Amino acid sequence: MKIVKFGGSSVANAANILRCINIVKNKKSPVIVVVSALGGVTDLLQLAANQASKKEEAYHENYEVIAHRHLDIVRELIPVNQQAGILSNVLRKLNELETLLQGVFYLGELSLQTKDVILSFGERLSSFLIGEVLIAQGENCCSVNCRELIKTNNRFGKAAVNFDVTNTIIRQYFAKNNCDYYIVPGFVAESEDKFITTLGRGGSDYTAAIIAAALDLEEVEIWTDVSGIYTANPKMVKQAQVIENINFQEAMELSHFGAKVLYPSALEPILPKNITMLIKNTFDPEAKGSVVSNKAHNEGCNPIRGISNIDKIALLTLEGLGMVGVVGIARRLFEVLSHNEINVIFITQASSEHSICFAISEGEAVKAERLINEVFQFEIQQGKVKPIAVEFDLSIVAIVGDKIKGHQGLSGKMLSVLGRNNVNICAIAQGASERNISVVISHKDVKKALNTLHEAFFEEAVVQLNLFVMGVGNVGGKFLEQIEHQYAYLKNNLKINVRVVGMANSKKMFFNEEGIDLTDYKDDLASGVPVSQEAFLEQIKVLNMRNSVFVDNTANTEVAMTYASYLRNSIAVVTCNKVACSSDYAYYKLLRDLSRKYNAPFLYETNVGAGLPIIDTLKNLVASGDRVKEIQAVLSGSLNFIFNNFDGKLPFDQIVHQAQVEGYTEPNPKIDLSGIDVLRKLLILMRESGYVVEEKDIAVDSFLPEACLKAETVEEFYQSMKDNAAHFEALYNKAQEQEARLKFVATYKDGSAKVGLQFIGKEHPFYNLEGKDNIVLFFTDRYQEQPLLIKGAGAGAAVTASGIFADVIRIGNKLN
Ligand SMILES: NC(=O)C1=CN([C@@H]2O[C@H](COP(=O)(O)OP(=O)(O)OC[C@H]3O[C@@H](n4cnc5c(N)ncnc54)[C@H](OP(=O)(O)O)[C@@H]3O)[C@@H](O)[C@H]2O)C=CC1
Ligand SMILES: N[C@@H](CC=O)C(=O)O
Repeated sequence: MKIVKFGGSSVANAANILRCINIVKNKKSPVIVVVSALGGVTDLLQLAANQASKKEEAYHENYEVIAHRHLDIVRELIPVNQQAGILSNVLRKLNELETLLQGVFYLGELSLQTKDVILSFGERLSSFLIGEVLIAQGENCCSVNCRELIKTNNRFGKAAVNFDVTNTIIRQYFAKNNCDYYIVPGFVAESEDKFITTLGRGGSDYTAAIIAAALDLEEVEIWTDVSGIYTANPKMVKQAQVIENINFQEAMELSHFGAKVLYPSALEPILPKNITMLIKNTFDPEAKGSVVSNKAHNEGCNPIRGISNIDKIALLTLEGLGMVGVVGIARRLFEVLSHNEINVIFITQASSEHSICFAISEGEAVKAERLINEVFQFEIQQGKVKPIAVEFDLSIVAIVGDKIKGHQGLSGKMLSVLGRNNVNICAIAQGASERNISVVISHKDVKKALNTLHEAFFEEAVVQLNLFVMGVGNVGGKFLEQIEHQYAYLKNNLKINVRVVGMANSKKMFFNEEGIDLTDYKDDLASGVPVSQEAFLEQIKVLNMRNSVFVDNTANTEVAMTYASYLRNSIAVVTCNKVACSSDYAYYKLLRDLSRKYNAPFLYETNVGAGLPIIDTLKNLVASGDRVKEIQAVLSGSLNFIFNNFDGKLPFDQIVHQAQVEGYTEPNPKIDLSGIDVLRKLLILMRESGYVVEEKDIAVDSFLPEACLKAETVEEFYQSMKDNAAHFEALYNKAQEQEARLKFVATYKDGSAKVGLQFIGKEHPFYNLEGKDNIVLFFTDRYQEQPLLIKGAGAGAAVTASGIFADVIRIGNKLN
């Protein structure tokens, strides 16, 4: 004999019922089939009953929906010539239900006893219909009256089973009947004084388990709408996997914490009898499912079996100095909750005994608050205890596994991954069984927390970075191209999964939670919504994704001023925009402090020397205790390119234009030619060396004529260079006369910093600096005679993009 149970979604409509029948008929008979009410019907019954008790006429509408759903199934699944008798039977039951609801409406009263009768109609109707469909298909099928089978006390709403009586009845019933299929309504039972009772949440699973245990069956199959017990809620965590084998204790912990696939009560009867429970998917019968048994052992090296969550939680804290050392406070607190049937889900008490903190379902919080304040009225008046504090909008997230016990470092890992992702923890508890570690967090963080924890405990190999890219021009565009090209390599070799979730230019912004297709992002961006810095940040906060990284590829000041807000939200910032690090020292310092405080990386390697590893090298020098005493550098790729290519033949403005077209200049080339870009870079190098300096501390010796410096637009700037062609020619000629080359040099020594054009002779190491190269020499305590030298391409979209990419990978590696 086999026993299978189908949940509400499995029998929600005619098509689903046929699936279930198909599954049942593929099994060797006899088969006991326990069924829930049609999906959603129990909720509708409950709603209609509540409405009726409040004298709300709307209960009629819900009753009508219930009636039609059942009558439709008769019409769809029973041949027309057999419908009459079945329809009249269903109508009789429906009339009975309607009369009861009417009674509740007139009396304006709904006792638990009446509610049980009303709710029982769900399973009584569904089981009757499914039995009739099988009979209509010619099967030898018995409709079992569950009230005769399961006997309980009369604790309406969640009756306790009298197993001695029930087991005997069940054994006798199945011994004397001889059907191929037995259709049993789940959830419904009967008290010894013959009143209808119900078995509480998950009652149909419980019915199946009671029968299986009474008959000593080997296995109970629970058919539902998911393929088993998952490592996390698959609706929240895409990467969640089915746990193929799990033991009862772990399954119980997971189900306590919201894995709604099975209910702990259902495990009680089968646990002592070593009966296995198989969870299967009605909509994917071929999927293996999960086997829950006493025998299942976690053979793998991962001590965590699953992560689960309960939403709609309120956290209540009773606090006061008057609680310390006083016996009976906890008893009084939990007694009042228990007397009022308020279920406590989570408790923690600090060893100081100064406060007790516990979580209950949100819907019961206001009632609990009132009751507790009444119980402690005297202590509250005396100032010994504060009125109970209630926090709403919370969830519990728990990691579960048998091997948590005795495995050090798991809670540390759990808390640190949550902390790294800005998930604030309101309370922590580790069950005495040491099978779970649970935290209470804000509901808005649940999805992020589940994904972060799942990544940390189940996908350790691959870390996902969610990028939000501001600026997709010259450098930004190349950056996206490189990500697209390297995506597979990063995933396979560095175990970093880089997804661009949001992007913007100066006009539009576009987001896709699943990751933007980078082969085709331009059309997506064009279809986006108007951009604003606030809206971009807000959307990132709403998405609230783990490992979020904001990448600034603009040259914009407004964008640079948003970094603090990102860091405060634990969102990492990677930028090639030099404005932030070269603005007021206070802002530069604030960003670095925020980065430390919120554990959010702030990386800007490309601020100096594009893709060259200058800042990182400097950071390492300083961190290892070296001291930078002198800097000599050529830090402008565009100026180096311009002076290397300007030979007096082509006009100067045309060479500048060529540098711009090649992607070496700033969006506004005046920033390069006026020396501001180099000033910014020197300022950043000095700050990174540990000097507290401002822009005004660096002297700029500009080689531009006054008219060029006054130009306000890019066009005016080009025109002014054209008008002053002779000025630039003269500079070139002077260099020729001195057999020198023009180099725009940045220097710092003995507290003095300056940038300006120099005539560099053949003997100087800068003389042969080709193309768009940069060079930087650091003279330090350790590099006294021979400076530390870094040299290479210092401008260009591709090298800059690769520098940004390197910063992003640094973040991924740190997380790995
Ligand atoms: N080129 C190089 O070699 C190096 C460049 N850098 C830095 O790279 C940065 C980008 O340079 P580059 O790519 O050449 O510049 P581009 O002008 O080509 O691109 C800038 C991008 O930023 C967008 N943008 C501008 N303002 C805003 C805003 N307020 N909000 C949103 N997006 C905005 C632009 O949008 P739209 O197209 O709509 O205007 C464009 O997508 C600069 O800060 C530069 O200093 C750093 C090292 C080397
Ligand atoms: N415009 C810059 C590019 C890098 O910062 C330069 O010319 O060096």
